[in-house]
Amino acid sequence: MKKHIVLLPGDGIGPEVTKAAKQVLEAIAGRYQHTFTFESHEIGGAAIDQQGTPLPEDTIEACKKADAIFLGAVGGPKWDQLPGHMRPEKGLLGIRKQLGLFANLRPVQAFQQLLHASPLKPEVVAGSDLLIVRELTGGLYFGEPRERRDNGQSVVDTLAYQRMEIERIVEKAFESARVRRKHLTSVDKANVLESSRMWREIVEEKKVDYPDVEVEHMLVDAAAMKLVTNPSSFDVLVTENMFGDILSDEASVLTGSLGMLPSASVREDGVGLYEPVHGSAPDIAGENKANPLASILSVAMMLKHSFGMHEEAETVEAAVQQVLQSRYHTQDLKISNGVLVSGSVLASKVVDQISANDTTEHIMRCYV
Ligand SMILES: NC(=O)C1=CN([C@@H]2O[C@H](COP(=O)(O)OP(=O)(O)OC[C@H]3O[C@@H](n4cnc5c(N)ncnc54)[C@H](O)[C@@H]3O)[C@@H](O)[C@H]2O)C=CC1
Ligand SMILES: CC(C)CC(=O)C(=O)O
Ligand SMILES: [Mg+2]
Repeated sequence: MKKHIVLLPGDGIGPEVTKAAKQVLEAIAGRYQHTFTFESHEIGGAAIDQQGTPLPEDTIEACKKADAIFLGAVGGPKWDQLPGHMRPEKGLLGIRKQLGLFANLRPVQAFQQLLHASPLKPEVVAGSDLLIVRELTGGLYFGEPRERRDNGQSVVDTLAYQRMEIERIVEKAFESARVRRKHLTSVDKANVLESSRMWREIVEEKKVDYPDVEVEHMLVDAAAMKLVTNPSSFDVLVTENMFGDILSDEASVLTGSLGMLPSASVREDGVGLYEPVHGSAPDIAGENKANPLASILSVAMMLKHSFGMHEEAETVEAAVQQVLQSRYHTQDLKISNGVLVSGSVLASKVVDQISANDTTEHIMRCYV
């Protein structure tokens, strides 16, 4: 199969983890005789520095033509003093909006090999396997007006949703629950926010179409608590943009590190932008310390969701498991008797594993 992939490395550790993602895609192409072509474009701070805008036209055009997009991360202290509309994060929000990527799928799985890497008790973490379905192109991050007023004495942000925006993300979550453990938790703040009350109404309306899925509503503050006390009680969570952003970083604690969480930002037709959940990590950027596994697992999501390559995706996931089994890890993961390696070495271990399996299978085929 031929696929064209646009890479948006971005800022901070973005280029390091994007390199790892590309190496894994190349290893998969080699093993399965696919042809993956790549094209890199600027976004975020790197684009501001080179082209004076966080989201240049050539980046948007290339993304529109791609079969899939991979994004590293954007932002960093270098650009913190810029006005809101010029910040690197606007590039990421802008590309999600321009491409209509309204659903952000964030699976959170506690790997058996990392149960002791979490600061939580292993018995709490064990068995955690949940999916956060986050609305991605509406809500507080996009609402207008947003501005300082009264000579800086007051300020406004807006949380606004169209009915259709809530309906489509809720449907996506029901569909996801249907192919998982058939349990959906809708997370809101309906005791305070009108937008949450409408959200709840829509979930109630939609559940009639999914009688096989059990639905519960939970206030976001209680959900935040339950995520770290009883995570295995969750299957699929669906929530608005900002709540999903915050809850997913919190949920990463279950996996041992924010550097373990992948994500897919998709729309109805399968086009997707794949991105680790973490940011540009300026505190470790350029030191080859970044954990590449969130990005590598995002590649697995790309193979599955955008290309329908299920076996290839499983090969990537199995390679990650095998590398963790061998106790290789980056500095963010606390593993006793582990083998501490750099980000690039960890990525090469995954690539070796994908290629080694290739050799083994090839040898077996020759004997057959
Ligand atoms: N998707 C994106 O591009 C995102 C961008 N950001 C931006 O990133 C910048 C930094 O934000 P922070 O709040 O520091 O969040 P962050 O996610 O970049 O980092 C939080 C902490 O997690 C660690 N960490 C993150 N990814 C890691 C990895 N792969 N391996 C090892 N450790 C990792 C960092 O070292 C840091 O201690 C800001 O400009 C922010 O706006 C933040 C979140 C998402
Ligand atoms: C620009 C931010 C909304 C990025 C972020 O924190 C995220 O998508 O998780
Ligand atoms: Mg975030």
